Amino acid sequence: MHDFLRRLPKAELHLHIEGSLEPELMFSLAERNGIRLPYDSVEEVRAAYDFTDLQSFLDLYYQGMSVLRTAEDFHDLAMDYFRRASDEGVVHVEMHVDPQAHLARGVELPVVMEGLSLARRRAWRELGLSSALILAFLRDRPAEEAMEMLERAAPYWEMLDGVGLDSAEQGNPPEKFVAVFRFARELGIPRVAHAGEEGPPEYIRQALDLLDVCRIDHGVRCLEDPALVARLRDEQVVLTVCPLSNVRLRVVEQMADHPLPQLLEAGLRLTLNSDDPAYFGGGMLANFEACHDAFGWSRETFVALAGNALEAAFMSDERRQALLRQLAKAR
Ligand code: HPA
Ligand SMILES: [Zn+2]
Repeated sequence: MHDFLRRLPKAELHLHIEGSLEPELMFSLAERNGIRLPYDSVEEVRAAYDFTDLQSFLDLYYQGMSVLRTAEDFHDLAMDYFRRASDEGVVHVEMHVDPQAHLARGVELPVVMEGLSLARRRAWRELGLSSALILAFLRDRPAEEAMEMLERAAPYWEMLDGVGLDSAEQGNPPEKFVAVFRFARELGIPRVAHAGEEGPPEYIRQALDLLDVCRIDHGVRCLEDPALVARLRDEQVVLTVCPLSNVRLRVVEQMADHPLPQLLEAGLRLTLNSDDPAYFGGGMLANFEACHDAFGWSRETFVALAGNALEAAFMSDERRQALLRQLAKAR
């Protein structure tokens, strides 16, 4: 099964590129940039990744990204991830990036974009790995700041595959961001949003009704609202589920308690993703394997999930068809 899951052509629709920063690279970038980390070793960093909830993770996530200063740093961050992902049989990566978190530290948007663009081109050329870019708004910061950031991103609108909404969910409902999502829609940029990870089902409804998103990131709490589940099924809304993330952020106690089997049983259109692989104990392959170990899913189930991701991905139809053919052979 391990070899089968590795070979399966996997598209990752929910990844925060800053959350792919492994402690080893964190140390080498800190050294390159003359930044002092509050840790003495890679082991100490990993030991600190003992989270109680989303906020306890976000505190370390924002601290970790402080080592990213130059375009070269962002290039190295993304390339490091693309290489690991490619080794795991990932053929397409859609990455969220958090520019507001970088602007707040004095790292300007062109630095971030130049580094990521270079890495994306190189990954396509050297690894045959395609990618998409999702500009994320930090929901725990003012909506006006999100709007300002999207305006400042004007030179890059063309290269955006989507906008997203992430960071601390509780108390920061989608309705807070109606104006900036309307603006993105006017610009013709597709929209996704984190909803129903720690927040209530109502946030999932708001994301659909007020932000007009085409996918819900996480969405696992929809199960508390049967009418919402029926709607997600009827409209075949894609959920980007991140099982190991949910365990590490204590959305669920352990893999055996994860609601994935119920979500699947309800007929929802699911995909499997890693979220922040450097912080949550593994990438795409580890997430697929954790599902196999916990739920004993068949090959057919994994093929169906991988197919959902290819169908929902921001990629050209030509590439999609080629990857779907490759997937059909994996059966
Ligand atoms: O898992 C997450 N949830 C919300 N915001 C985030 N930003 C990075 N990772 C996450
Ligand atoms: Zn996420």
